Amino acid sequence: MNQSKEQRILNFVLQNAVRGDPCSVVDAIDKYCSQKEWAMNVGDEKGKILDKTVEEANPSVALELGTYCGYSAVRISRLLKAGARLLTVEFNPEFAAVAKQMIEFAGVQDKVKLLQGPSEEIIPQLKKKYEVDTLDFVFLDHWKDRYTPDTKLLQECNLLRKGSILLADNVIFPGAPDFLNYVRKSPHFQCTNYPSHLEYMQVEDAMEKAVFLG
Ligand SMILES: Cn1cnc(CNC(=O)c2cc(-c3ccc(F)cc3)cc(O)c2O)c1
Ligand SMILES: [Mg+2]
Repeated sequence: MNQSKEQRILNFVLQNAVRGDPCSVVDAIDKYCSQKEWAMNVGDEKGKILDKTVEEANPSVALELGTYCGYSAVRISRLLKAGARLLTVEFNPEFAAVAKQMIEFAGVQDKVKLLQGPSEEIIPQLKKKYEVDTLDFVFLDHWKDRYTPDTKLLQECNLLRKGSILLADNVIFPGAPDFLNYVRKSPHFQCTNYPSHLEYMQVEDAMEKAVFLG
């Protein structure tokens, strides 16, 4: 049974990165996906915007929607303070299996909890089943048509507090027009756009930061 692209990415990391070194894992994925096979990791250019936003948020509890191979889970968790944690949600079981190994190889498994399932099912469980009070930071990088319903769900479940920071990938390409509309029109969010490029390509993309105002 031949390997998936995601398994090839993982194998490249296992062969070329340093176990327990998150930066070497991030660099190896970027090297493979820019030189060998494109993949939908947030990448290094948008990854630097992600880094800055995580540092600004300095979260105790962070949520990621859309784990994929674990690139941004490793990227985010390497910046977390002692005792802080990242919950990351992936719908696709094959992707989740690769991400689990990626996270363990990077040595960040104690900071990251990988939840496999649909975001609309997992979000309402965060308080009771995963002992979340409120979320300090949320990275949206899953199905683009889920950004808006899941943002509304986070609000309905009282998972956001004054100052919670949402950061959304791909608001230009593939695009999340309804999400941009929703957060920019809402009196509950203060929005900032960060122009960038699609990972490993020269195609225009952007990230949107939306700070919850309460
Ligand atoms: C299958 N699946 C599991 N999770 C997801 C959610 N992510 C995306 O859909 C996604 C897609 C693209 C992209 C795809 C095709 C193309 F031509 C250009 C860009 C880029 C991204 O950064 C993404 O996050 C999709
Ligand atoms: Mg993306």
